[in-house]
Amino acid sequence: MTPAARLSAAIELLCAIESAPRRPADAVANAFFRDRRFIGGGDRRAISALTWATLRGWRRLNWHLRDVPGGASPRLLVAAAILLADAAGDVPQQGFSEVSALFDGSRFAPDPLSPREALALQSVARSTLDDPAMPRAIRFEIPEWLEPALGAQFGDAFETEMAALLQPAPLDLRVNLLRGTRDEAARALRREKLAATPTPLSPWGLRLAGRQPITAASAFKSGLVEIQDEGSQLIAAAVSAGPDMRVLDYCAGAGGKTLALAMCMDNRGHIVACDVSEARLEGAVKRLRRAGVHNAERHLLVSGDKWAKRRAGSFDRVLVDAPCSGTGTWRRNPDARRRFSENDLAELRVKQSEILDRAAGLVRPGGRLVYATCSLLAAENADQVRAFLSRRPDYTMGAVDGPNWPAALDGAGMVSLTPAQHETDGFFVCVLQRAA
Ligand SMILES: C[S@@+](CC[C@H](N)C(=O)[O-])C[C@H]1O[C@@H](n2cnc3c(N)ncnc32)[C@H](O)[C@@H]1O
Repeated sequence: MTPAARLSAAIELLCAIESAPRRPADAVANAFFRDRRFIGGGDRRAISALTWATLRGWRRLNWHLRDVPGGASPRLLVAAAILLADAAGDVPQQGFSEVSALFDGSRFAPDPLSPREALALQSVARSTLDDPAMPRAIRFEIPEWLEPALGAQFGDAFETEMAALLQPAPLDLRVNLLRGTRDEAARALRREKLAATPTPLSPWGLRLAGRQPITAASAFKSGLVEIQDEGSQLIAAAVSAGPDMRVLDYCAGAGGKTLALAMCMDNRGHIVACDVSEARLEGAVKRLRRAGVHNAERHLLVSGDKWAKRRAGSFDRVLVDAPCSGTGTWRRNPDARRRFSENDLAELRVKQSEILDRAAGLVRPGGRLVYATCSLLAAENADQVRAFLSRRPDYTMGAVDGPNWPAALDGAGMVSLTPAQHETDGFFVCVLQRAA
């Protein structure tokens, strides 16, 4: 595709994302590319990078274009994202004359800029994406209502933490030790010209430089590596699941952590992967097969189900990877910043405490309940844990440890991982120990 055709496709994709405001942008993008199989891998990555740069700078780009009558259109926003591209990002920055030349109206190119659009972009081209006159919530792309809570929580570290959350995330892989070692996986990737380096904290992690086509690699197809952020790998390590244990992954989704737990258990013992979403649990089937996991069964949780009652107090480890705001993954899902409301947070908090209470009954005396989120918000993390401990005197806070937990990380109580401090997505994890 020509650069103009890529630009045109990015504008089209942004329009599709905007017309489905409740749908995650990556789901819209997957459908968009599925319908356009003629778009090759390199073009697809360039189109996605441009669209994601626009989503990542959304509030700032709109701030720069605030005087455009009727508000900034997707084509202006995408053009502004190129003009103001960050040198460290994956979109090459271009000047006004280069960008306006792409809008030439030829076949597959966007229509020419109107005089008004050209004027707006010319003034943007003289700026930088961040501007000292921007209000803090715009500068850091966070909802206004959430800024006070985040400000109070992070204090002096607020700007560093929020700035790190604006950067594109690396692509991390977890090596599946059921299929081979980390060295073998790195070598297999290198043979396919994919450069990966060990992650600093997870013993199974490999980090890919830039955007590389991992799902086409044979190391991925054969189940030797799985895509998983290093922080998410550490949540699985915090469960300290061992061979021959009975382990429950209570909010298993499509099995990201189930796979890592099965590996920690050397494919022995028994894991039950539960969820309330049939579609998500179904998504685990292919992944479990690819990874060679055969100690896991899936169970769909439905209301009135006697399943949990029959298994009360029977699991050595129960992981609650709770449904949450996903604020810790805003590097990957910048569109989620706009969708997240106060009402969503209130509903999530109720759901999290209900899930914790249900899951707590499934842990055997002396066993462990591990509570985790990919949220940065105390309301979903420390506050939930404290409230739980006050409801359940048979539980105490344990240390986050285990054979795969990195010695470099203090696991003394509640552990928070952040992009600024750990170069992972934002995660929270806490071990709750049930009295014997
Ligand atoms: C953070 S996601 C889990 C991600 C998954 N553990 C992984 O590593 O890929 C949270 C999951 O909780 C599930 N969930 C929501 N409400 C639930 C409930 N009441 N009981 C169990 N799971 C629930 C959601 O369907 C979602 O799949």
